[in-house]
Amino acid sequence: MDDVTAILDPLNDAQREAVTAPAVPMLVLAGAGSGKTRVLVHRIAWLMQVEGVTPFGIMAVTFTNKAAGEMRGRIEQLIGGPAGSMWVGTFHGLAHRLLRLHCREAGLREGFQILDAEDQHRMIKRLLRAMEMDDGRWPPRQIQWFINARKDEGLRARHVADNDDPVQRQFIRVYHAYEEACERAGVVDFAELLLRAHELLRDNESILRHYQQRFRHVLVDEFQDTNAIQYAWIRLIAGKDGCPFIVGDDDQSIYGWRGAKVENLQRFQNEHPEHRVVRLEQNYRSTGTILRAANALITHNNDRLGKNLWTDGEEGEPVTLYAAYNERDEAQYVVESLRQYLRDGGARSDIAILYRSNAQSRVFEELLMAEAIPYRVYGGLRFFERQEIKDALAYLRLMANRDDDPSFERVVNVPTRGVGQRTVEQVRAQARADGSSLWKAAGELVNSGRISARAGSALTRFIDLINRMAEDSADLDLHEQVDHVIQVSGLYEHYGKEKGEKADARLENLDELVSAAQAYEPDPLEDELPPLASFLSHAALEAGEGQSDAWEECVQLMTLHSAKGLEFPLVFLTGLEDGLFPHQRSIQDPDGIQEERRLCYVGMTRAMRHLYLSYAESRRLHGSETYGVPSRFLAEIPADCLHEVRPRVQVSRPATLTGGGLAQAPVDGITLGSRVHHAAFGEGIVLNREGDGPQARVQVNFEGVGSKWLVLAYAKLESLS
Ligand SMILES: Nc1ncnc2c1ncn2[C@@H]1O[C@H](COP(=O)(O)OP(=O)(O)OP(=O)(O)O)[C@@H](O)[C@H]1O
Ligand SMILES: [Mg+2]
Repeated sequence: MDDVTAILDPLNDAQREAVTAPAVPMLVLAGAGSGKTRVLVHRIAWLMQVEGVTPFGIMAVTFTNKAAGEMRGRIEQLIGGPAGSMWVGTFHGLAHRLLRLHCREAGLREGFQILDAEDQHRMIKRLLRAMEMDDGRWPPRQIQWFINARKDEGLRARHVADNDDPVQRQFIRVYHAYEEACERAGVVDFAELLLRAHELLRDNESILRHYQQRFRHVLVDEFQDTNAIQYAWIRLIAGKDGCPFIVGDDDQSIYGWRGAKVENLQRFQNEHPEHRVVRLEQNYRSTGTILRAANALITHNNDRLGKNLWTDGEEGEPVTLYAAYNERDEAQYVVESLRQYLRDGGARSDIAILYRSNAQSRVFEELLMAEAIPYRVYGGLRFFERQEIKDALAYLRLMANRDDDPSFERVVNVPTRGVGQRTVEQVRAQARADGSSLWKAAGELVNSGRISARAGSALTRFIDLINRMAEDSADLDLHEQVDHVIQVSGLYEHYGKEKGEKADARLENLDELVSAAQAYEPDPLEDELPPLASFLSHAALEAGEGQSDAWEECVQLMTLHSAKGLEFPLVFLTGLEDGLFPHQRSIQDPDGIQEERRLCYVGMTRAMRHLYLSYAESRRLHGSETYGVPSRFLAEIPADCLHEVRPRVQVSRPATLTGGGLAQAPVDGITLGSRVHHAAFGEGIVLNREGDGPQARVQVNFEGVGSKWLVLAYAKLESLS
């Protein structure tokens, strides 16, 4: 019974109860860090080793590909062998697999490609142009949001009730046109993956029966963030007598803005009257102080299912609160503190810097780069979403499926080859007239001789290029194929012509794409797909998650949303200012504030040993400067959990200093908080300024040598801000 010991020993009583439960619908409802994900993994091992379920009969759904990878790894460790044919993945990943396996029944062509958010946006813009709708009046983003939200609710254009609202009517009209365009191009957006997989199961009795019989065990992590279509999907696969094993935490529901329905937790209980609930109350992740701070914060929300979370771990140190002068000072403080942690022997991968919105990462990145501390931006700098990568992928996609209109549009004139806007417009018109793809329309136009000779030959060159590349690379290995396309398409040369660091980075990225292709191992369950098609799907599905190699040795930067489910010994939760966090959009709306508070709770509970909170009195973001008020959430954390660190030098806000030295300051660009360079001392931040004219003195905190007073006239400071 060794196996059983290995599975049950590392669990507490409540966890054991859940892991060994008989086959009834199960809900594990518990707070952060209480071992929900651990229970799910051990439950799978239990099913296999004790109940004799084969991996073939198990489906586990998690929130990110990274989490899915980790889960598979942990299961294999526990059972001491490969998890083989088990389906472990994200909703999107699993839906995609279903559609690949049954593309005919799903009404898709074999080589269908995935449309990411940016492609989708471009496509909607093009449709608006074709429909002669002004995109100032009909913002494409809003329409995109409308379409995705309907799909998340399970509604196609024809299902959306026509109503009297003229705006809605137009949106619905675009939705119709968009569906047709996707159909024609053989592309599927993210929301469509789920919707179509749901329809596939719903409308194909035999397929549904097959999967219901196969997956007697469906397990879902982070259930509080499922949306309507995901819920329906689970319900279908689990069937009437299935016993889904669901884990979640209502306090961590943070995707309401994307259609997630925390009510699904309640609904699950109502729809499975015979269900059992297990609550886990012991937190194993965080110190007593961190937990107390997070618990206090979340009690400010209403309508909670209610949980009591405790730890018998140590109290730990207080949560540090740093009031930064501005965003640079904040970043500097964070980097200094993490350097101290590293000097004390900590590992880089222990550290996470969390923020509310992606744009905040830049300042941290700059400082980390300057200090040569390796870091990774998770979910922000999406590798597969970068311009040059998407260009290369568009060539590859077009080679795999000539009807892929978004890819055609993207690269028909990149690099420039004399296919002007007018020509593209003619191709579009032809495609509209024939109801065909752009590729076919281009061929048609060239043959018909209805375009100018110059445009005709430019188009012909493009068509020949794609055909030739497809032919020449047909027998190459995947990475050689990718390399071939990057070179022959002219992309490499094209980006090489750009100047400076950016160009270098783009070329590096293109090289990296070749490496990614070389390292790519197709999912063993999808090996019937040609390697290129499989790689392209992988690229589209992974895009949201950034690069994962060399992950281990890096400081990790990510938004609060992507930190869900993860844990780190040292966490910096930054940018705690009203308007930034809670986000401006939510401030007027009580539900919005509650969701932001849950997000803050998620952030705080990522920390195992050390938690730093920070805000900046002034912040330059998106190109404008704002003066922030400390986030209201800070006041909700008991003072005795906090250790407040004031800025190193007390400074008043520049707004109050007009008339003093600062009024003239912009002349030399040296203002409080700005970043400067000194020939001998290196870079630093201006903390103070006295006087004006030749006598003006400034106090600068240099990264290397600390704080110094300098006479401006002699110091020859160079402003870097
Ligand atoms: N019984 C236990 N004994 C020791 N450590 C445990 C136990 N249960 C869980 N842990 C550890 O506690 C930490 C949190 O566990 P886990 O990530 O499974 O929690 P969770 O409830 O899924 O958290 P979240 O809500 O953030 O997703 C992990 O490091 C895990 O290994
Ligand atoms: Mg978890």
